[in-house]
Amino acid sequence: MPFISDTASAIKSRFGFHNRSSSSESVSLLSVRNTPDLLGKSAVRENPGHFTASASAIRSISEWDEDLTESTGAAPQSSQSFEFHEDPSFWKDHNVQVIIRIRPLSSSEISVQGNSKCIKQESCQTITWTGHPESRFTFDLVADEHVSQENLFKVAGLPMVENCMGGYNSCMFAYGQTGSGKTHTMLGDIEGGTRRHSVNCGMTPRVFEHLFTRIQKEKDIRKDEKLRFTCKCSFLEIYNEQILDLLDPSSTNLQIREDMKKGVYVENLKEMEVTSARDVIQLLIQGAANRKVAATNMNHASSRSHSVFTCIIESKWESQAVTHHRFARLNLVDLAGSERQKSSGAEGERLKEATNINKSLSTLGLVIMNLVNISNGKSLHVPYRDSKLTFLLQDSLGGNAKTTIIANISPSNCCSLETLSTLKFAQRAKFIKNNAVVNEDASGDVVAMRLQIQQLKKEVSRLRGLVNGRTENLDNDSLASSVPASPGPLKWEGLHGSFSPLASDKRMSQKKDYEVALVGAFKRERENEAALQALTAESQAAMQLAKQREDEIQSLKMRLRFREAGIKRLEAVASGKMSAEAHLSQEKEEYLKEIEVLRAQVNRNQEVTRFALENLRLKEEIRRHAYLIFKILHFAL
Ligand SMILES: Nc1ncnc2c1ncn2[C@@H]1O[C@H](COP(=O)(O)OP(=O)(O)OP(=O)(O)O)[C@@H](O)[C@H]1O
Repeated sequence: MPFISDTASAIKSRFGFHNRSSSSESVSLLSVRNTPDLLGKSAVRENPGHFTASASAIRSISEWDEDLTESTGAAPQSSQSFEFHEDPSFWKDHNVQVIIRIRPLSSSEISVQGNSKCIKQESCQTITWTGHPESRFTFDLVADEHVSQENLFKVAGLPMVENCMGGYNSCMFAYGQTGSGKTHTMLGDIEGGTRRHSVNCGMTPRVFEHLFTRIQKEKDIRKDEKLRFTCKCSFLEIYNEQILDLLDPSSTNLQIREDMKKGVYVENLKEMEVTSARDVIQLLIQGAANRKVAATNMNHASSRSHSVFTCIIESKWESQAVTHHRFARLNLVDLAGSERQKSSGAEGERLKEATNINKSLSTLGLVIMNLVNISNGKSLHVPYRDSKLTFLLQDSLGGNAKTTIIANISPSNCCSLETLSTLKFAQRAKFIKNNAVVNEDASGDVVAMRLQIQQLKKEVSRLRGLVNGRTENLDNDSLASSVPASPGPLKWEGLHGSFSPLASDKRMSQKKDYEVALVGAFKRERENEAALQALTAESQAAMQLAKQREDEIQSLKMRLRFREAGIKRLEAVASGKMSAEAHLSQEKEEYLKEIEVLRAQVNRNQEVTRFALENLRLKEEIRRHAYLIFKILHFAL
């Protein structure tokens, strides 16, 4: 894939790295070992790290094991492996999934603490922290160090793509101490481009490869509905509490805004339309090269920022003269690693970064804690706005999204306390209650709905006529045209067929039997069809009403946030941090926005409810009339 190697070498040369190989064997080794550069971590390559040889980012597990034997002379600690596969019905009843991923011991951990571990896995869902006091944790899934990138994708990534295709906002974020494997999980080795090229290619590239395959399949199957898709991606980082566009390095301090339609979004963030996994990988490479990375005591190539890769997937299709519009926001988040400042030995700029990272992670912890308390019936304020990270991810935390949290841990005794703290965080996160709804809008085309209602009215009056005493004039054609979807070419000679008194009794009774069977079959088919139509209409109306309720909730939430922001401003005015004029002008702006939100809601509600209900009523009437007709026909025989 020339574009990838071009970009790769561009990034490498930007950071001044060149392969110094002479033999063909070392060529392949070095080119592999340069891979972490693409994660934007190459700037610290020359710094000594705890992971021997910078290639650790791209090693397969067997390579890790070989390395352990090399560096310690000991055989790698054998550990029992547990099955790791998905529960296909999981997302039907859940909106939050928490997975623990244990990475292999690193050679530096082995050199400090040997093979001793602070955790013991008990099953594919339980893990015990073996410190004092021993604590047992249960999660949706625990992935041990043998779980490959491919396997993790199949279990966590595939269903997420399906959720997006179904119109659910979805979010996956990797949490864990610095060096625990978050970037490896979310991004991994992307030089190969897609999983076909590298076993260590991470979640994000695999997700997009699958997404575009699914989109193509869906388009092929639903050609008649003129199904179209658009996917737009953006890539940002939150560094020292400032939002920077990774696809536009000249951007500074971008602001988060809220909107009734878009939800929470970042103003002026570059959005790129993508049509293939290759496009996405190119953006990932471009963005990862701009990410802030530095050497710390814990990780020689530590991400110093939170990164959020977002894709808005929109689809449109037509069915029964109504245009349907579905969308889903997919957020893939690689958090900066939490670290204990004592063990990180950070100073200066690194210390400032660490303080900001820890502050936003502790706000994340507090948001989760309050959400858990709320789900236990307590009434609490959720401090989403206290950090850029939680403000941006508020839909994924307690809002309209299906969220997967991958908590990465190191098994080594050296990281015992950090591992315990991650396990505790993950356990709390399990109690978050999200309210994910399908983002679909079929009511936008009011004209088409009106047309459909007119047609339905005609149908109703024709059926009314048939029921009110005109059944004796029924002929094949009128039956075929009046009952929706009658099997046209089938000739039926039931009611008015000529029966010769001279025909044999046997033939007469046979014919009669066929007629009865045929009418019975007709009747059953029509009944099923009518029942199906009524159910479809009911579910459409229910979906519309649910969407309406969801919109109302969103607008209430937004108004609540406007109020919270107002209170904060008033506090700032009271403490002299803000002038009364500035407060009033912002207040006016927020009121105008609120009026806009309310106006949109009022307009939408009235029309949608009226049309949805009328549609439902008419369809029900058709069903009743169709049923009556067949009852009459049945008795006529
Ligand atoms: N499951 C795994 N298998 C093999 N190697 C791994 C695994 N997880 C992590 N590693 C390796 O461990 C090192 C640290 O991982 P990574 O950079 O992903 O950590 P991180 O959590 O993103 O750290 P930070 O928060 O400091 O950025 C990398 O060299 C990575 O390749």
